Amino acid sequence: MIEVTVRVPAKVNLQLAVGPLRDDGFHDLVNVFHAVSLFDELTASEPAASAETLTVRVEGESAGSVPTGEDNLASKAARALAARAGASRGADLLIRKAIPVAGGMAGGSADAAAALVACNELWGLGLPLENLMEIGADIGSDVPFALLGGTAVGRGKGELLTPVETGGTFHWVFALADGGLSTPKVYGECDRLREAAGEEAAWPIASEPLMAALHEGDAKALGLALVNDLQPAALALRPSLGRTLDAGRDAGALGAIVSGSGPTCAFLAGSGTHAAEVALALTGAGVCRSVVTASGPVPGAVVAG
Ligand SMILES: C[C@](O)(CO)[C@H](O)COP(=O)(O)OP(=O)(O)OC[C@H]1O[C@@H](n2ccc(N)nc2=O)[C@H](O)[C@@H]1O
Ligand SMILES: Nc1ncnc2c1ncn2[C@@H]1O[C@H](COP(=O)(O)OP(=O)(O)OP(=O)(O)O)[C@@H](O)[C@H]1O
Repeated sequence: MIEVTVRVPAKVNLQLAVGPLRDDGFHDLVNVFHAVSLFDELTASEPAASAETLTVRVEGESAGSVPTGEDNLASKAARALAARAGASRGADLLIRKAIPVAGGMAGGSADAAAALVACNELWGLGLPLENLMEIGADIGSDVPFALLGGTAVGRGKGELLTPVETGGTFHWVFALADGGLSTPKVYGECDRLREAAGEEAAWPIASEPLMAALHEGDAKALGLALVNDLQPAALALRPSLGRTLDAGRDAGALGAIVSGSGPTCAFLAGSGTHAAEVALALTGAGVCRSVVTASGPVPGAVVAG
């Protein structure tokens, strides 16, 4: 095998219930992940330099804000995989980025998942998905889901996944913002806001109306059930997102929510045509950097060639 290309989706969180802060610095969650058709692509090739070197190149509009050294999550994942295989292996990784960087759509985690799948194949390791998910969980809480895809409930820090059957395809519009939001800062702001309000974090539980809407493929009910406990924190750190959410609601979206830690905003539509209409209205409102439409659920990281 000389090179392997993997396609990996972005995610949106349909329910993000943030529970108490744990001793390890993570929060216990109920995290309903949904993979959408906005993809990064990663190609892993046999290294042009020595057999043990790992290099990263990034292409795409926002490539400049992605690290290419050892901090790159794809590089971290490839090194963790090599360590697990007990071998010192190299690869040249080329990432074509379409998922917004630090956008709350798990772009870095997606690339880590793609690197695990690509290098597992390139190096002929043959590790099963469960092993890749275990390695991925140490790289980032969202990595196991990027491997699994579809729709799934994540518990623990988001890595303990149970797949959810959905009764149809959902149509989405995403408003991409200028600049990103730091995930640890948004969780920290969530804790700060709760403390200031004298609120104790409740143990997170999955929303029954949300689960019923997913099973039935009922977009209207799903729109009403979307919930993100990080949204007040993201809005406190980036107040302009309030206008973006309002513009989507005014455009007739069935639901409007900050995606994960933000600043991307996600809007649910009733059909592909409705999504195009909401996208057009959002673009006209001038409340974001750009607008993309996508649908979900889609599979997780898969070899594309
Ligand atoms: C916001 C979400 O994207 C929703 O899916 C995830 O919870 C974050 O996942 P991620 O970007 O893969 O985050 P990680 O790299 O695992 O963690 C980054 C930081 O976010 C905070 N963090 C993350 C996950 C979690 N369950 N509780 C947390 O408090 C911690 O401060 C952690 O140090
Ligand atoms: N391959 C990568 N792609 C994007 N960012 C990366 C990558 N590797 C490392 N990073 C770093 O990680 C930070 C967070 O990136 P990422 O795009 O994963 O955020 P996010 O989408 O908000 O994550 P999440 O939704 O999982 O909280 C970036 O600011 C960047 O410095």
